[in-house]
Amino acid sequence: MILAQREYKLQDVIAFAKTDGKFGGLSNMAPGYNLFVNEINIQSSEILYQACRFPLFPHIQEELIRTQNPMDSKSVSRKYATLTRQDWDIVRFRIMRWCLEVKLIQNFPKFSELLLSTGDKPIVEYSTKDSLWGAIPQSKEILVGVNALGRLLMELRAKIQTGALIQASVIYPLDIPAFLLFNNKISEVHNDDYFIHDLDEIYAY
Ligand SMILES: Nc1nc(O)c(N)c(N[C@@H]2O[C@H](COP(=O)(O)O)[C@@H](O)[C@H]2O)n1
Repeated sequence: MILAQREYKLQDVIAFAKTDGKFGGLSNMAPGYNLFVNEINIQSSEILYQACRFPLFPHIQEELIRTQNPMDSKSVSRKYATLTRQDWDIVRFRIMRWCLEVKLIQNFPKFSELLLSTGDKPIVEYSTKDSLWGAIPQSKEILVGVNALGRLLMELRAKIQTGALIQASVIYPLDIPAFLLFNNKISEVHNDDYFIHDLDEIYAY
């Protein structure tokens, strides 16, 4: 991803800041978009993304997933920040794209409808402090930031619009070192995957 800042006119964009409201589901923090990866139930794309920071530390992944709360998972991540995978800055945008694709195919009717309802407008995560994943106000009318999340969401929207990603899709694991969940390689994700194991079961295997 190109990390160039962009400027957006607030009146021309679909901006989301919180998980409520018409476009709140675009946030990684939004409830109601459960994910299933390696048969593990993960409460939100934010928690999945944070779990991917710590592939060599299953106990951290467990703590993250057990929070069942994206903001709490960010606090857990901060606590263990020094254990973040060393190539995180290189791989994290690919990982976020993958998380969003998983969110889409496993919540296709709701999430695709939401994405398509944004039309062709720029999608922007409105933030007061994060100009990497979102864009921050420079004045009452102008937002400035890399808006990486908004750009990935627009990319996803385009894949739906062109039919490149449809409900029956499979999302393949990323070809990066140590793409692991609980010491297992992350496998293909399907739209009809479903929760089998709770966290107390996983260590029994
Ligand atoms: N609500 C909220 N608080 C923050 O402090 C944030 N940085 C964000 N942005 C979202 O956080 C995710 C990125 O996390 P990292 O900063 O890479 O750990 C991503 O989902 C952003 O949309 N939101």
